[in-house]
Amino acid sequence: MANYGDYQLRIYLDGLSGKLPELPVSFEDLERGAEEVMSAQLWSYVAGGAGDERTQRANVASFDRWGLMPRMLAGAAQRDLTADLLGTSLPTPLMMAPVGVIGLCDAEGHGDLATARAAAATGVPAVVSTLMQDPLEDVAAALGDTPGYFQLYPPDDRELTESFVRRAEAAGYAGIVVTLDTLTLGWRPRDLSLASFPQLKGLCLANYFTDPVFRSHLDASPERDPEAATMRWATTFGNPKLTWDDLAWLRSLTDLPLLLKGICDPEDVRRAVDGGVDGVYCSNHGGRQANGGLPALDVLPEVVDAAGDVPVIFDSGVRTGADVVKALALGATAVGVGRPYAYGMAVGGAAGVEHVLRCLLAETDLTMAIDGYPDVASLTRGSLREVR
Ligand SMILES: Cc1cc2nc3c(=O)[nH]c(=O)nc-3n(C[C@H](O)[C@H](O)[C@H](O)COP(=O)(O)O)c2cc1C
Ligand SMILES: O=C(O)C(=O)c1ccccc1
Repeated sequence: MANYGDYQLRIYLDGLSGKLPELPVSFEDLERGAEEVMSAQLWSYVAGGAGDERTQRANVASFDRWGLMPRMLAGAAQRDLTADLLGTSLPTPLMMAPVGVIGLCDAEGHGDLATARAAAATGVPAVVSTLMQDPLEDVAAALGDTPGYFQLYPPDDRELTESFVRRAEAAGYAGIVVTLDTLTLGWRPRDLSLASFPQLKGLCLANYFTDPVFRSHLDASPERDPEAATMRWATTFGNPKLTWDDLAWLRSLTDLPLLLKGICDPEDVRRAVDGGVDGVYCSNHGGRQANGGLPALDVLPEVVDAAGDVPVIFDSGVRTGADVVKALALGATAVGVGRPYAYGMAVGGAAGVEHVLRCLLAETDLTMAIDGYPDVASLTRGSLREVR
């Protein structure tokens, strides 16, 4: 069994020969380091959120309202962090959430491949975005034995949606995650102030530009006329007319596990489960879509209750290993991070992502060791108290 906490010892032992960590250890240092190296436009896009970013801040702050009850002498000398997600055994419950511009966060512009390499090195699965700099087939190949899940933005074109699903199946992804909270783009003042939106510059559109169905709608190939191809993307990306009536069709597209991302309302969980989904992904998109909403962590218990036996992935606001532990105690089967690994990519490419994941896992493991929780199952709502 891997001891994720050993990353701590490695850092201290390196210190004995005068070697300090080359990459930031705390989230604050990581964020600062990323801002220094990213362009103003990319920083605004990744760090920013919707409106005055209240929901984004509330996502992070909501973790402060819960405290873990420490249990002494509980026999947690060895921790088992394994988690089961839809029949796949994961080494830990940590996941990388889909980040549509991760391709650009890496200095060479191949951050999707670098993410897959970090996943392969750590065993931490990646949910990979529809918006990639490299095609989904190449990214799948770089994942090695680590499972990848394909995040689907269903375009306003059923044939193209089906083509994406077929390609994801053929490439070997372990499931399809359909994101529902971005059928319309949110109001993002930071990006608006810079009048900058990466995809409109033709970036991160590799999955569209390589798709036979997408290409068949173009007068000229994306290689010959990238602007026209980009404008075609802009007209098919949004899909605000999608409703629950379309779930049966989405379900019929694949035998792979199907998950819906952006679910916060327990009523929606019931619709999803009735519609035959295999998993629910509770998230408010890191506060990037609708401002003024509830912190995602606050709705997690209701989502978990409504989901019953159906697994719940959670993200939005996770910054530390202690946050991972709290989300697990509130019932998440797996816990995703978004911005933290995007910043890791900016400061150190694949090695930077690996470092961020190893720090998160070490802190998760050590928190469980110190507070007496030997495995994920031992973390329950009863492990938490509300901070007064
Ligand atoms: C720069 C950026 C791009 C994102 N792109 C996508 C995407 O393409 N698809 C998607 O489902 N979610 C996307 N998300 C949302 C993340 O999957 C995740 O829900 C969110 O980042 C979690 O919040 P956190 O950043 O506080 O960890 C994106 C998030 C960021 C920060
Ligand atoms: O920026 C995002 O969060 C995102 O997921 C996205 C991707 C493409 C178009 C609009 C939003």
